[in-house]
Parts: sequence; structure tokens; C-alpha cells
Amino acid sequence: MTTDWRSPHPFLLSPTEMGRADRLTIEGGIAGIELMEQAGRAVVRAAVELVSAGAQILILCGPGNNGGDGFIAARCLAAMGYGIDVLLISSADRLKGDARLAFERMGLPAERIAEGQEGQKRLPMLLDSVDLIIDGLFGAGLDRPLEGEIKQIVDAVNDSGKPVLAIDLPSGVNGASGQKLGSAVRAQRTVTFFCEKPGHLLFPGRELCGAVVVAQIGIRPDVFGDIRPQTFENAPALWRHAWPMASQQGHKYTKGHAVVFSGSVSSTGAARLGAAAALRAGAGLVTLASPPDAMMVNACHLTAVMLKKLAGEKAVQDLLSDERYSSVLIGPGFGIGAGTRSSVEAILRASRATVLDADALTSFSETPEHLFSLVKLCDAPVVLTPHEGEFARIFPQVEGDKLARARLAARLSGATLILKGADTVIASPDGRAAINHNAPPWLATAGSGDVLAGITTGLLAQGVSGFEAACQAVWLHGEAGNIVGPGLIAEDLAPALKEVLRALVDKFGEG
Ligand SMILES: NC(=O)C1=CN([C@@H]2O[C@H](COP(=O)(O)OP(=O)(O)OC[C@H]3O[C@@H](n4cnc5c(N)ncnc54)[C@H](OP(=O)(O)O)[C@@H]3O)[C@@H](O)[C@H]2O)[C@@H](O)CC1
Ligand SMILES: Nc1ncnc2c1ncn2[C@@H]1O[C@H](COP(=O)(O)OP(=O)(O)O)[C@@H](O)[C@H]1O
Ligand SMILES: [K+]
Repeated sequence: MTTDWRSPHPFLLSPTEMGRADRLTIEGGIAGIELMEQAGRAVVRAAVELVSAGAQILILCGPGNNGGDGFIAARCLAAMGYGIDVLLISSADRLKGDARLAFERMGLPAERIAEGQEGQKRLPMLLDSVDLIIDGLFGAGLDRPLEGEIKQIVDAVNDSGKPVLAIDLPSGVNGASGQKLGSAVRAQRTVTFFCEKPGHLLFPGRELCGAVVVAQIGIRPDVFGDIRPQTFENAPALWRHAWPMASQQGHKYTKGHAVVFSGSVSSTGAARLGAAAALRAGAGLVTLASPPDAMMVNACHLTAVMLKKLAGEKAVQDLLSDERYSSVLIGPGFGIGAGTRSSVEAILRASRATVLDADALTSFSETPEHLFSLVKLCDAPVVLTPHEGEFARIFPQVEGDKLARARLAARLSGATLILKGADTVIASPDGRAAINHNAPPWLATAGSGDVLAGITTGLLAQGVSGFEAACQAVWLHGEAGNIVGPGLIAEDLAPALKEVLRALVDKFGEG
């Protein structure tokens, strides 16, 4: 299990917000060079874990403070007996502020420092003989694609196959989005400062970072109070307060009643996967609403999940006139077309907490605005769970990186969005967004998304609000995937939730 209980807070800071954290700290009386000293020393601690005593280390330094961290690391590692070469991509005359100070303090012999063109000439020879490369070219200040000679340096580093330790971010990775700008260093390990950035969790950045180490350099957590971050790591610390703890005196009706809509006779499995997951996620009761032709096949496969026949034009409306149904899932295996649109309309007009997945989304490809207006009529939370293909169908005009797209789509639609994938992003219409990172690749299997939709529905049934239910569900789904491991099929996920929930509830019970 990958549970990381250590995460004391769930915040992620964009490079701009991180710059603000640095500034607030400096205004609070800690000198910038002191932060840089701490950052450089954290790089040293990571480096010594990667090489043996006396190893040869090449430190690549850019023109800003990321390079400054590299100069500090160079001084400390040289003092510890490592063989250090520094390659500065610009001329030393152009260094400013703390980076200049760090360069002046470095104290390396001149022949171990190569600047500008000279550095480029020496690079192939240096790369041949090093045991480790430390990448201090660009961090938070990267603001355009790597080009020309700098791109050539990065490509040569990657082609060398030598291990790389990145300072803050692999150079070329945008810390706000995880996107690669032009070219990017591929690191084995990345040391970042204070807290992670979205670019450490979003692909391709996540892969380019290797293992990420977060080092504390003297920035106090109370800067979060000023910055008020709206981006989070999806971890229990984010949604623990909203966890639907079972009450000693509760009964099944206090845990909510979820209804899942089944497709017709040849496509009923997806809804059953969702229904079983909703029950396992803690809904007190789950009913599968089935078209008449699918009653027999559904009846043959259900035990704890109840079954109800749904027939006639007003069937959805009539069903939901029963106020005890507290959440609804529609979409998995439901079919695409006008019938689906009118069922979705009836559900949203009944103002029930709703998950719209798969066919319920695709059915609105031609009329997404109509869907959004229905979502806005609904007085209860609505969660949309598109994968990238479905997202492109209902949000064709929304472009940009994954985090920005999920945020914008949530705002446009008025719904909480689960934009699925290896780095699922959950976004709320109020601007909050969380990035998930516990999902293993074996979740990429037919029906896995139906289970996720079911878990979300089960949590909504218990009264959890939209964003928290979506975050909890995505995390539980990832943990269940880790427990099952390779060979996973969708049917394995709901049973695996037992172990996930036990660990979670035990942990929460401990306070
Ligand atoms: N602030 C603090 O107190 C602390 C900061 N810390 C450290 O500082 C890092 C942030 O430092 P930073 O803001 O100086 O930015 P950084 O990443 O070094 O790059 C900026 C330089 O790169 C240049 N440039 C950008 N893109 C380029 C491109 N594609 N191609 C070519 N050039 C490009 C840009 O040049 P210009 O745009 O001026 O031409 C500018 O000169 C942070 O990641 C952390 O490691 C820690 O020490 C803790 C304390
Ligand atoms: N490479 C991956 N790593 C981790 N999780 C993944 C990966 N690929 C897909 N997933 C997850 O698996 C689920 C697949 O959902 P979906 O695409 O709707 O499949 P289906 O329609 O077959 O149920 C989503 O929760 C998604 O986030
Ligand atoms: K870097």
C-alpha cells in the first residue's frame, strides 16, 4: 500500500506562489542567502545518497537562483572530498543577488569552473567521466522553452545516461503544469523546497522528476495563511474532515440510498460494477434501476444490491419522487442518445447528488451548454467523471494543461470534475483543485472507471459534498488498485476497498 500518512498538509504551490513564500520569509527576517544555503545543503544530502565517497560530480548552473543552489552544493561537496566541476551556462558577470554571492563563496579552483561557450566545449569530456550530474539550470524561474545551446546541453545530459539529481525541478519542466518546455532533463531524483509543486505530480513532469524529496529550508508553514493555496495533493489530510465516519447509532437509512441506472440487456455489467462499489463505499442501500428487458440478467447477478424495474416515460421522475434516494449514478453502459439526455434531465431536475459518467457525458457532445444549464439548476452536488476522450467531447473549447483545463471546465459546467488518467485532477467550480498520485497503471482496465463512479456515488449518498467525495473516491480507487496489484480486473476493486477502508478508519480513529 502506498499510503503516505506523513503529509502534514496537502498544499501544492505554483512557482509564482513559491516565490511569494520565499519573499514573505525574507521579509520576516531570514536572508535570501540563508534560504539558499539551506537549499544547497539539502541538495548535498540527496547527492551523497546517490554516489560513493570521492565520486566525480558535475554541477550545471543556470543564471538565476536555481544555479545559486548549485554553487552552494558545489562548495559543500568539494569540502567533503568529492571531485566537483561546475558548468555555468552564462557568464559569471551576469549573476545577480544571492546567486552572485553564492558563486563568490564557492571557492573552487578556476580550472574546475567552465563558463558559457567554454563550458559547452568541455561538456562531452565532463559527461564521460562523471558519476552524478546535478541539474541547477532552471527551477521556478523557467518562463520559456529551452532552445539552442541550452537545449543541446540538456539533450546531451539525457543521452549520457548518467544519473541526474535535479534541483527544485528538472530543467525544462514547468512547475505549474508539469509540461515540458522545449526539452527537459530526465532526473533520477529531485530535491524541492518547502512543499511540492503541481509539476512534480502531473505528467510528464512526474516521470521526469524521478523520486521527489521535499526539504525544509526555513520557510514557516504560516505563509500558507497569506497565500491561501487552491491546489492540493489528493491525500487524506485534504479531506479527512469530511470523511463520513459511521455513527454508533446509525442505521442503513442514515448512510444514504444510492440509485444506479442500468443499461439494456446487453450492457448491464458496468452499472453493476458501479452499484457494488457504491455499496462498498458505505452507502446504506443501493438500488439498481433496470429497464424491463434487463431485469432477468440483473436479477441473476445481484444479492445485496436491490433491483427495481424502470419503465415508461416518467419512470425516472416517479422513482426520484421518493426523497430517500440520496444519490444517483447514470452513464456506465447506459447508451448514447436522446433517451439518456432526458433521463439526465429528469435526474438533475430532481436535485439529487449525481454522478454523470461515460454515456451520460457523451450524450451531450452536441449540446454541452444544455448539460451545464441543467447542472446549474440542480441544488445538489454534481460530479462529472470524464476521461480525456469524453472531456474533449463536452469541453471542446477548453485548452491548456490538465490542471488548468479541469479548473476551467468545473467553472464552466458548475460541476465538480474528475478528469481521469494516471494523474487524475479533481476540480471544484469554486476554484479548488487536487492532483492524485496514488493510482497504479493496472487501473487502466475495462470497467475501472465504472467502479470509480460508483465509489463517488456511495460517498455522495452519505452526504459528503461534491469536491470532497470526488477526492476521497479517487484516492480510495487508487489504494484499492495498489492492493490488488498487477492482473487487476474491475471486479477486484470493490472487495479490495475493505482493506483500504479499514486502514483509513483505524488511522482516523487514532486521531
Ligand atoms: N527566491 C529565493 O529566495 C530562493 C530560491 N531558490 C531557488 O531559486 C530558484 C528560482 O530562482 P529564479 O527565480 O532566479 O529562477 P531560475 O529558475 O533560477 O531561472 C531564472 C533565470 O533563468 C532564465 N531563463 C528562464 N527560462 C529560460 C530559458 N528557457 N532559457 C534561457 N534562460 C531562461 C531567466 O533569464 P531571463 O528571463 O532573465 O533571460 C533567469 O535568469 C528555485 O527554483 C530554487 O531552486 C532557493 O534557493 C530557495 C530560496
Ligand atoms: N496509467 C494509469 N495509471 C493510473 N490510473 C489509470 C491509468 N490509466 C487509467 N487509469 C484510471 O483508470 C480508470 C479508467 O477509467 P475509464 O477510462 O473510464 O475506463 P472504463 O470506461 O473502462 O471504466 C480511471 O479512474 C483512470 O484514472
Ligand atoms: K533544475
